[in-house]
Amino acid sequence: MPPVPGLMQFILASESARRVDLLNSVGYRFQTVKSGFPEVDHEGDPERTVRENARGKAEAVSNMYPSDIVLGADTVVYLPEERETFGQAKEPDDVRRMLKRLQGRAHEVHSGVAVIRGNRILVRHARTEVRMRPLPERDIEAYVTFGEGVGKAGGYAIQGVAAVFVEGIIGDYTNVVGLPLSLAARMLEHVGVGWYE
Ligand SMILES: Cc1cn([C@H]2C[C@H](O)[C@@H](COP(=O)(O)OP(=O)(O)OP(=O)(O)O)O2)c(=O)[nH]c1=O
Repeated sequence: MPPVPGLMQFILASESARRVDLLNSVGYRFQTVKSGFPEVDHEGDPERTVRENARGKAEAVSNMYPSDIVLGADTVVYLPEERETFGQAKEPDDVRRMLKRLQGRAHEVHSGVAVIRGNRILVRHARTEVRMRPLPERDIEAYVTFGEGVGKAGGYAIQGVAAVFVEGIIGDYTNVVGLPLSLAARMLEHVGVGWYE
């Protein structure tokens, strides 16, 4: 359903099923609008990357619906030793390549969140460390065939089958899935949107 003109609403500037599910799971009422924002990658600076992308997505939708409240988000996976950022896996080959790099070590997941209401723009960032167990070739191939990793940052979904690859995390789990809920809720509260309404 498109946003209704004349009535102030909360809009998620995303069609990501993960972000929709997370916000729904705690009771937010919102519409979704695809931003069409072309994502940037500042090599070696995941925080800057996700902040800028979250803001760009939110601004693009806010320009279409200036009287509504808009939230945008962006998630990347980062290997600090190599200063290497992994965006979404576009095809099975990306999933294979990314998992080979991530297995047997720890990496970081960074999400940016931007909230816009009129002239107010809030932009914040969350980081979670994820430790993946060593993965034999056959596990990686089985996961590639399973198909879940395409469309996910870093080529895996912690909320899916890839849970069996993750030994532990430090930080907010929902950040890894695509939207740090605790952070987003505090930001939304600042602009008058509550999860309980
Ligand atoms: C690491 C990880 C990422 N992801 C997902 C969340 C995000 O949807 C995706 C990262 O891509 P993004 O570019 O952040 O978002 P998107 O293109 O899916 O959606 P939009 O730009 O419309 O908001 O990876 C998981 O679902 N599970 C995981 O464990």
